[in-house]
Amino acid sequence: MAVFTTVSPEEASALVQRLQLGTLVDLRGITSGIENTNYFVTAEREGRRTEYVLTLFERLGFEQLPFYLHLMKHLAGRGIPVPDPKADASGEILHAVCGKPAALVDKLRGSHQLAPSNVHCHQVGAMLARMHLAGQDYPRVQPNLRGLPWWVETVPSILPHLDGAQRQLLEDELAFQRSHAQSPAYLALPRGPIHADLFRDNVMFEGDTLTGFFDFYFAGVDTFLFDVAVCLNDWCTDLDSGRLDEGRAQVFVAAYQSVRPLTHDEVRLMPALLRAGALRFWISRLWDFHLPRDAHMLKPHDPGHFERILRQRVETPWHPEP
Ligand SMILES: Nc1ncnc2c1ncn2[C@@H]1O[C@H](COP(=O)(O)OP(=O)(O)OP(=O)(O)O)[C@@H](O)[C@H]1O
Ligand SMILES: N[C@@H](CCO)C(=O)O
Repeated sequence: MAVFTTVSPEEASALVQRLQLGTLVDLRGITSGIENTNYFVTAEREGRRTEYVLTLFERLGFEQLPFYLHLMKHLAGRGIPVPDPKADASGEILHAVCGKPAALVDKLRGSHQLAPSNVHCHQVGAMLARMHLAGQDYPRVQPNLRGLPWWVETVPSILPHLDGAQRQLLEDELAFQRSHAQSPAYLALPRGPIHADLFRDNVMFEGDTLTGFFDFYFAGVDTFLFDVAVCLNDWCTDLDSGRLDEGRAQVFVAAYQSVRPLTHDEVRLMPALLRAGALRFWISRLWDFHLPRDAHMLKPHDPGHFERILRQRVETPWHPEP
């Protein structure tokens, strides 16, 4: 489960009061998720109950968090359905709970769509593009902290845990991505703040209607195409084989392009970015699996899933139809 740090009702209550949200009526640990401690918090003010999500950041520090929290506020202010971080009387949205950095945000309505069809992929694609456009005037800058430099730093600690074929694939792909990252076409790709982890479990739907994106704590400034690729590798991928579902992928990209058309080079570089998106999550899953923080509390995601996806993307390059 993902409650690394136990928050007492007294501590939660003090935060709710400091943020002038009324009085605490319920506090429930959330057992899913693998990065942070999360609680559902219910507060009552003037007879009305409102639900929030309290997150205690277990890996990220006070230096990195303002980028994510202010990005959420920026996007929420521009009508993108993302949780709005709550401020105290001085306007501060980054708090401290149990000595850890913490945020309290709106709880989004709805639930995850874990078996998405075209209708869901269409909405995520269009909203992703709206989010990219809305983020373009966001003034803060922080790189994607799970980008190429992190892959280069992390791979040596993972290699001893792999068999020969896996080692070969990981080393070859890292070499390919390092060289690709130097190419003029890659360096000229459109960039801005991206979510970078927009999987099925980070999006909410009510019925078939998208109600929001959350979990911005891997966001960073990177290529928009990387965000599209991360989504295609999850929303439009057959979970058993790792194959891209071309029908859903076309729908996703067409919906994205109805809001923000891809450039010629974005279409051309799609295969390399799909590989980059698969590599990123293969590395992080291997890292969580072989070098866990606390083995008793975590159920790491299966790294083999992204190994399969990476092999598929190398063998079968995919470009969207014009
Ligand atoms: N703003 C929100 N609104 C509604 N539900 C939320 C919200 N934030 C988190 N949740 C719920 O909490 C669960 C765990 O949150 P999350 O996925 O962010 O975990 P995490 O450990 O922080 O990140 P990761 O997804 O990287 O493991 C989600 O699956 C969702 O059910
Ligand atoms: N979305 C990630 C986990 C959290 O970042 C994965 O599926 O590996």
